Amino acid sequence: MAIENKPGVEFDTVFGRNDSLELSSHHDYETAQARIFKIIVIGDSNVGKTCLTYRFCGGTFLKNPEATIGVDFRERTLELDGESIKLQIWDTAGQERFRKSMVEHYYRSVHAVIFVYDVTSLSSFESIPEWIEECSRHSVGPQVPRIMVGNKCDLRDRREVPTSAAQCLADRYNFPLFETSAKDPTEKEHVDAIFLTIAYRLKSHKPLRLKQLSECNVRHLWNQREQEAATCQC
Ligand SMILES: Nc1nc2c(ncn2[C@@H]2O[C@H](COP(=O)(O)OP(=O)(O)OP(=O)(O)O)[C@@H](O)[C@H]2O)c(=O)[nH]1
Ligand SMILES: [Mg+2]
Repeated sequence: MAIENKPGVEFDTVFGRNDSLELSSHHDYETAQARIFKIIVIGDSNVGKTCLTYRFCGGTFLKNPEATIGVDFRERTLELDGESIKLQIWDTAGQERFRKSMVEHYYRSVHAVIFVYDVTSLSSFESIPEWIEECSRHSVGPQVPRIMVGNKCDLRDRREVPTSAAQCLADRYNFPLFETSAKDPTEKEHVDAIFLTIAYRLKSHKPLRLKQLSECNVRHLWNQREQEAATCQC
C-alpha cells in the first residue's frame, strides 16, 4: 500500500525506513474521504516506541527491533461512528544522533503527541518533562492532545516507576496516563485503546468518554485518579 503525500506531511524529506507501512494493509478500510491525523510518538531510546506502534498497526510484537533512525511511518485506518479516520503514526528516534536533523519535521502540523517511558527505567520517566518541554518549544499548541504511556508492564519484577508517581506527573500536565505492554498479547486491546482515545479526541475534539472506553473492553487509568490522588506523595 502506498502512502499518500498529503499537505503538511513531507514524506520526501525524511529519511527513515517506511517499509512498515505494509503492515497496516489488513487494517485498511480506508475510503477516499478518510480524515488523516498525524500522531508523533516520542520518548527516550529503548522505551518501546517502535514496538508499541508496530503492535497497533501490525497487530503483533516486533521481535528484535533496530533503533529507529530518523522516523518510521506506520498507519492504520479506523472506523469510528461510521467515519474513516486514518492515523498516520510517526515513530521517532529516541537517540539524539538519529533524530537531531528531524526534529522540525516531527512537530510540524502534528495533531497529537504520545510521550512514552519504560516502567522499568526511572531515567526514561524522568526524561518525560524534557520531551514535553521540547514539544512546547516547537509551538505545539495546547489544543493538541497529549497522552503519556508507560510501556513494558509485563516486566513486573523490574518495575522502577510506580503508577502513583506516573499519575502525579500526568495530572500535573493534565494528560491521560496509560500503562501497558507492547509485548504481552493480552494487552493488545489496551494498546489499541491508547490510539482510539486519541482518534476520538481528534474526531470530535472531545475526550473519549469512560463509557466508550469500557465498550472497547479496555482497562485504563483515568478512573484510578481519585484513588491515587489520596496516596500521592508529590
Ligand atoms: N519486555 C518488554 N520488552 C519490550 C516491550 N516493548 C519493547 N520492548 C523491547 O525494548 C527494546 C526497545 O524497543 P524499541 O521499540 O526498539 O524501542 P524504541 O523506543 O523504538 O527505541 P529507539 O528507536 O532507539 O528510540 C527491544 O528490545 C524490545 O524488544 C514490552 O512491552 N515489554
Ligand atoms: Mg524505535
